[in-house]
Amino acid sequence: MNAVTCTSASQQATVTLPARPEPIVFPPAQTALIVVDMQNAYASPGGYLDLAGFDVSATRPVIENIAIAVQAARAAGIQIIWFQNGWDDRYVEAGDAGSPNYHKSNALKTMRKQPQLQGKLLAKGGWDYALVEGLQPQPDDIVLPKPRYSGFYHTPLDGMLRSRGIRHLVFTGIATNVCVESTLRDGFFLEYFGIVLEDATLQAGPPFAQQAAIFNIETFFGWVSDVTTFCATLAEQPLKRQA
Ligand SMILES: NC(=O)N/C=C\C(=O)O
Repeated sequence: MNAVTCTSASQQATVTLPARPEPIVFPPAQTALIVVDMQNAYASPGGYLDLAGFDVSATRPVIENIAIAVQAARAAGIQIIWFQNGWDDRYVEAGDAGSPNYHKSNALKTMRKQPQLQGKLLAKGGWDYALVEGLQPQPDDIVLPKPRYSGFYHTPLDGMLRSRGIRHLVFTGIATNVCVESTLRDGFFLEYFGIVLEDATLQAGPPFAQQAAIFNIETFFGWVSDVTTFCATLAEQPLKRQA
């Protein structure tokens, strides 16, 4: 099967990542690993998703796999970008009743049902908003807050990527079917090549939500690989010069 190659005028060192539906070639120096919303809200018992009734019992291996992927990516010169989803503690940034976010955000809905949680869920500065223990950014990483599901919406992500010549985005994080898929889809429309490491992601909702998101990405929007393959590719392949 032919690997997908994004060519550019400049010479770039590349690797070939085995992936579905076909291998994909990318230059580590012009690639970002994006860690989506690995906050207590999404990955810890007592966080927003848990309080809203979602099952968060399977997050531990995802946290561990992300840590492995981040370490391998950093060693290969891949830019690490961390997202944190949320708003100010008065939820002005979340939007009022004129915003669909006000009506659809399960965090906001949970707080309306349980007013004692007001100011706690996804509020900047709080425990729920913080990244989980074990996943902490390093000084050269980029940390971006985002106010909606897509990491491209109302953030400087696109400009930061373009100014660094980055066209390939490797996705990890929670939730596959919400913020990961939203960001990867928006990236597709902006001509970014999106790759998801499926065992470094987890859905919000039943297992079929993960399957559907992975199917959509593999079939329509990008490529799917896993952490072991990603690490082996970065470690084992000599960087090739691409004309
Ligand atoms: N990070 C996410 O995928 N978020 C999903 C749901 C939410 O933020 O309400």
